[in-house]
Amino acid sequence: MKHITCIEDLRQVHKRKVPKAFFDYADRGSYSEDTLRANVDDLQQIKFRQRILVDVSKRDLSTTILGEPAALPLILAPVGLTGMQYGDGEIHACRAAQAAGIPYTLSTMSICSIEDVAANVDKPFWFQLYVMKDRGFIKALIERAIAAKCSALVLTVDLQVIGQRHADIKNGMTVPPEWSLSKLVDFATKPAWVAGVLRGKRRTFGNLVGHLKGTDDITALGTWIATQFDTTLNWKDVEWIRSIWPGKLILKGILDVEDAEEAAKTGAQALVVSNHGGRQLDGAPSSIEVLPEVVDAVGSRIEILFDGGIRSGQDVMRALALGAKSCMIGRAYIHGLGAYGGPGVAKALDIIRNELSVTMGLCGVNTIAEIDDHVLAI
Ligand SMILES: Cc1cc2nc3c(=O)[nH]c(=O)nc-3n(C[C@H](O)[C@H](O)[C@H](O)COP(=O)(O)O)c2cc1C
Ligand SMILES: CCCCCCC(=O)C(=O)O
Repeated sequence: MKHITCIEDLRQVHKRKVPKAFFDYADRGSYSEDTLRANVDDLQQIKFRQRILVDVSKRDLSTTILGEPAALPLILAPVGLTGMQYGDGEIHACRAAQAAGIPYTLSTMSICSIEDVAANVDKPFWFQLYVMKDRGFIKALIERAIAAKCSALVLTVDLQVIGQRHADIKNGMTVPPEWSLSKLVDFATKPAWVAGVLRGKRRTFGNLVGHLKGTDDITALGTWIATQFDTTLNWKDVEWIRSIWPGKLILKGILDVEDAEEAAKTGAQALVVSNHGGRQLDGAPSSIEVLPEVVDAVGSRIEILFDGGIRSGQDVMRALALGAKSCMIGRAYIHGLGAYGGPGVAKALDIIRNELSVTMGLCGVNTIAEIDDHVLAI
């Protein structure tokens, strides 16, 4: 991997190695992809203030996330179907995160189940919850996360309905997957990927085994989600989840100050400023655009995490400078996983760690706690 120097390099290898339907599922966004592009572009437009002749020999990237020590201000975000990017992808990603000293979040829509991951990693991980119509199942899922000793519950609040991803429809991303000749040819040219996925523990949604409904007919992702996910979800349900989940609770998908105010009243320990990586409300502002106002409004009452568009350590520094306590990354690590499995995730984390360390040095700061808007040229 000597020739891999940035996340875009990992993305190019990911694109080459993984079937188009799964690469596009990871890489693309909803509708016109304006919000997806804005996430990346708005971050990149933020300029740093170069500072010179400061002793930066003792740079320390460690921090705390929800009160727990972390080696970096980073978290691996929940990503559905991770095990379709690379066989047992959830386990490989979780191990890489734990080796790097940061939290990993397992998606409800993962391929490996909560129990698969728990049995194959050393430390607790976070579990992300999607609320479906069958509340008995959701309660059981939360109980499984408790039994697996998950150390935080991330309740995603921005996907009651799914923003259409045109690429997924064109690629026949359905539940169960739709087969076509061109898909078979594409798979046939990726034998290493096929072998890896076949060696993996599962090829369906591991957490939903025994509960998959509405999959007798092939239905597009959006249609299937409409049959499963609960569109009635509201703040009262957050109270219900708070009452049955005894641990740390994080609300993911906040993009509005009024919603952030509500979130701060729920007893959740953190919220994630997020537009779901530009995969949901196309036309919504970029995450970085709304971060400062959310921090101003509720940052003293609830920990503010951030995601959307982070492709480098410079981007992490930008989000921290605007008030995020830590950042989640989605595609940046999924590109590493699709490219090289667990070592690819480790490589993505190395790249971001080194970029952040160098950026801190060139801005004249030694610790994460020192990063605020004085590092920006604004
Ligand atoms: C392929 C993919 C699948 C995702 N699946 C989930 C999911 O199951 N649950 C969730 O809360 N967020 C999901 N997300 C959103 C991420 O958790 C995160 O918010 C987003 O990726 C951040 O943007 P970034 O990819 O630009 O870093 C997914 C994102 C991607 C790219
Ligand atoms: C295949 C079902 C995907 C459910 C939603 C996962 C997600 O949050 C995303 O794709 O984004």
